[in-house]
Amino acid sequence: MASLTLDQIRLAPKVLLHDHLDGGLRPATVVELADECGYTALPTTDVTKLGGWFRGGAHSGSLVRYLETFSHTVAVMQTPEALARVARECAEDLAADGIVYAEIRFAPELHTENGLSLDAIVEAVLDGLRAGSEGTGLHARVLCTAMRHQARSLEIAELAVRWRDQGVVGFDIAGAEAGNPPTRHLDAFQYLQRANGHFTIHAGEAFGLPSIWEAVQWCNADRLGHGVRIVDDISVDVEGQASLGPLANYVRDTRVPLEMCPSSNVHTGAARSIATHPIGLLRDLRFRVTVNTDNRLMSDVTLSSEFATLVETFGYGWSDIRWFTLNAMKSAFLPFDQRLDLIDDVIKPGFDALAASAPGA
Ligand SMILES: O=c1[nH]cnc2c1ncn2[C@@H]1O[C@H](CO)[C@@H](O)[C@H]1O
Ligand SMILES: [Zn+2]
Repeated sequence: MASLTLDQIRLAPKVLLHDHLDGGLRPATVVELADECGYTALPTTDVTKLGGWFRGGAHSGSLVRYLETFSHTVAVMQTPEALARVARECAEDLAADGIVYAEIRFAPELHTENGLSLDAIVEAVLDGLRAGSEGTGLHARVLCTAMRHQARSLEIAELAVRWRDQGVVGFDIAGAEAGNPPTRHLDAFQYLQRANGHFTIHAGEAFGLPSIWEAVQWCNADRLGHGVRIVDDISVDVEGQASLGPLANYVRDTRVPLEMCPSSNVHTGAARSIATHPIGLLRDLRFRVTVNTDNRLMSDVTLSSEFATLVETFGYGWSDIRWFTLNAMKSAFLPFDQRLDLIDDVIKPGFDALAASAPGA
């Protein structure tokens, strides 16, 4: 049977849990915003070349180098107008890609260079997402990220709770993983648990099992950002029989969602290639795997292109994409009744119609 095309995949009602606002700008917007705010340090103001520059810098095989490219996007996101524009365009782009539910994350503490308050920053982003989603099928929510090498996580967790009824559904920590274990931010995670909040932790991307273990067993993360290194606790014998260590069993048994971002992992060196990416094994072993973009600008992906890459590499069909999508919707930080409504009213009927009209694998 012919495999699914990018255009077909774009029509599917998809769910995105892991996407950085400052990693998803349109190259033309970076150039225009830089011009407006007088930022002169862009490597080039040629839009095509700039897109290429972000990709080149990002595909370095090192998370630290990958993260360096964010200094330019963050530099042009320092006013309410710029934040709202980037958020509006983000929502427009995700809606055009057929996404029906998205959690967009960003680190408010990175947008205070001109003296904006954390609350003003969140407000601008929520306004922009609302404007961009209007009239589309997209439901967009926000995760507030704290930078793991900084010391503002408790403050950012409090910010997330303050805005939770207005579009912020959770909290995250991101940034360079090595040397900044999740337990550095235990006070923030414990505060969130007392406040009945949700959070995910970037763990097991550039660093191994200890980071995942801390995130799950010390911090009680609801989900794991990436989590790819969980494969270090799985061995596969010559017959292809997998055996799981205690942490891998725990993560699978308790259905801890893994926010996997295959292309990003190849670009940061967390995986050697898509073909050898642990997502294939983890999907076969029925971990709660979800598929995500991470940074659409730096990795030059959309959620649809990411699925198309997986279709091409692993031979996936509609039933697999539907499975990943249901995993993601079940794992969202949206209230249960709203998740159920999207599953029953949008996702399942959408996939049923596609499978009937455009059968594939
Ligand atoms: O894959 C990743 N791993 C860790 N940190 C990341 C990744 N992608 C982006 N950020 C970091 O998260 C911040 C807020 O969005 C970005 O500025 C970037 O530094
Ligand atoms: Zn990320």
